[in-house]
Amino acid sequence: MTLIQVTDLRRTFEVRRKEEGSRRRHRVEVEAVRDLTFEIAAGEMVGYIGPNGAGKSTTIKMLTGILVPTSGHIRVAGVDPSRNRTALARRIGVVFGQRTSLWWDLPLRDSFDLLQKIYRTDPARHRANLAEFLELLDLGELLDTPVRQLSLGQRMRGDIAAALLHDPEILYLDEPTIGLDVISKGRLREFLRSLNRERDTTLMLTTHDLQDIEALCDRVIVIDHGTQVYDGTLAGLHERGGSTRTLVVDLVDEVAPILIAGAETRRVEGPRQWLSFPADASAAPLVAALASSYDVADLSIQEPDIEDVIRELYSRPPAG
Ligand SMILES: Nc1ncnc2c1ncn2[C@@H]1O[C@H](COP(=O)(O)OP(=O)(O)OP(=O)(O)O)[C@@H](O)[C@H]1O
Repeated sequence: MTLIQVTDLRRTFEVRRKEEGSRRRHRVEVEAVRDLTFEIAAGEMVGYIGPNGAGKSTTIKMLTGILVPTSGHIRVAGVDPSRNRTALARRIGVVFGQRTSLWWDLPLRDSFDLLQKIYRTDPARHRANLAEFLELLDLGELLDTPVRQLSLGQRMRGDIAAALLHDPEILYLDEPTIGLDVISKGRLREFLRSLNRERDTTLMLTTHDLQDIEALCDRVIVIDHGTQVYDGTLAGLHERGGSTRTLVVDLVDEVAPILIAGAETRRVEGPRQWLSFPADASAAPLVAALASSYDVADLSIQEPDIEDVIRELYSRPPAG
């Protein structure tokens, strides 16, 4: 069942820019989103990625009804978001990593109570959801803490619970793991996976962290300069872009550039060497081959970042 349907979506902004060599300003039209068409089915987990300024936030704002499209059509859960924002609000949850929707000076508990009143969630349903999310997100001990005293990770967990208390079918997440440590990121991803599995909640997620996508999304939509440039699996994106991961190897001694099958030595600095290998290949056989032929003191893997993957996508002719 299609839950989100976007057809020929376009949004422009008028901005005033300085003319070159003069102090005068003139109006120019920025096309933040153009000719965007996609569908998302109920229960999907979709990564919506692209470089800074690509049009991701503008799309999410139109999907949630905050912004009105310049042209094109949107249907979310059968509703036109900008015309029927209140009806839609009950069916979606939104989390912005950089902002909180909780009341800053109030204890977490009061924010949750207020949300029950705002959304008019059935009290029994609210209590059951709250008990479940407090447990799963480990928030029980923090209920009486004012939001401003929470750590970033705690606040994010609070925001996610807040976005879910009214049982939305769709959850939009904008950079949910930004600034979190590795353990908090892992826990959050596990929670989102279980939410999707247990409640069939549809997730649409914007992120600069490819590991979020790897852990959560079967499908990625890439947008750049307002248009969609890719829609498919993450593996397919890596393949199309030819992106690589990097094995950073610290050897016990300085030696000539490492030679092993399946990787290419790109850089040597004293005992440290950088080897690149295809992003969709496993690092395990490389690590085993290295350990059997070299004295390795330490190693780590660097993931490609989204900007690199997208840059690669452009530098190659489209497949098929
Ligand atoms: N209210 C606005 N007024 C004028 N221009 C805007 C407005 N909102 C967005 N834009 C412009 O539209 C384009 C897309 O911006 P948008 O915020 O949607 O990108 P984004 O992909 O979310 O970027 P980021 O990853 O940096 O958050 C940019 O050129 C931006 O400057």
